[in-house]
Amino acid sequence: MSINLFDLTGKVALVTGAVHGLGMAMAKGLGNAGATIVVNNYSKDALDEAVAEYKACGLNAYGYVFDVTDEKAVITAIEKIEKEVGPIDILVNNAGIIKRTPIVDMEVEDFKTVIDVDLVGPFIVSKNVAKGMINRGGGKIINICSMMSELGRDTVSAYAAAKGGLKMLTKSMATEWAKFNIQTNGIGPGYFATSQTAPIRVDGHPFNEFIIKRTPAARWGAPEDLQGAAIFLSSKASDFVNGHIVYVDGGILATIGKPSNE
Ligand SMILES: NC(=O)c1ccc[n+]([C@@H]2O[C@H](COP(=O)([O-])OP(=O)(O)OC[C@H]3O[C@@H](n4cnc5c(N)ncnc54)[C@H](O)[C@@H]3O)[C@@H](O)[C@H]2O)c1
Ligand SMILES: O=C(O)[C@H](O)[C@@H](O)[C@H](O)[C@H](O)CO
Repeated sequence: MSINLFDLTGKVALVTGAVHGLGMAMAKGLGNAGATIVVNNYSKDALDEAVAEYKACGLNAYGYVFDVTDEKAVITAIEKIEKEVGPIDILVNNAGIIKRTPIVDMEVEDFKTVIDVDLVGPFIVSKNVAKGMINRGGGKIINICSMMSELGRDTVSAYAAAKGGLKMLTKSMATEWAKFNIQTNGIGPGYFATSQTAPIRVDGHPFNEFIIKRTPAARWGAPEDLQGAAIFLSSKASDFVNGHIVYVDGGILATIGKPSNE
């Protein structure tokens, strides 16, 4: 008898903020591997459209409105999801924001907002989902990190501080929860074509050219490029993998690059 290590049939996966972009691509990957998809957002309109799109793709999907930074709302939503859909087996902390401002010009409130959504949000959602996973004997948590978990870049200080923190939070979660059969890992996407990167991805923009030259694979990532890592880290195939960040980056972190005249 062959066992499909990557089969997610019967599993419930909560992917935060998966109403478009990377979250939606990863959620579709998990859905195509058999999981029931639960997504959230703080706006009902975007959520209804997203759930309709998942269903149009033949996937089993549910949407809940809540803000990942509001612990009361998160607790209420988790209770509802687990009653109405089923216990959460897989959590992908995908919701995130970025603000591109030089440090000397950045308001403290803006810095704190990014830390709140990108670092405190995954802490709040994981903490409250993990309680149920511990009681039930296991689960999978995936934190969506970034190149900025490893590298600095002009104008993205708060984002880099948050994503660097999320990498270390991932290792702490793995340290505390591996003994409960919860595997916590991260995915670090390189530069991907989504609405988050739309302002820096236009033809003729120096950053657009820089990324294509700087990436050994010589292209922006397509959201679907993340599906393999998401399925692996959600499935039985990763049952002894704890506290790692899988960088899906076309090779950026592997190289310092080369001068353009060589
Ligand atoms: N696009 C890239 O190149 C790239 C690269 C590395 C990492 N990432 C990370 O991947 C994740 C998804 O990125 P994306 O490009 O698809 O972004 P996106 O902006 O398209 O999607 C993020 C989603 O999170 C939701 N969200 C934001 N704050 C929220 C909150 N407080 N509560 C609930 N939902 C909230 C947004 O409404 C949005 O739907 C983010 O964590 C991002 O930092 C993106
Ligand atoms: O440079 C930027 O603007 C930010 O770093 C993000 O937008 C990146 O897309 C991503 O997080 C890299 O992994």
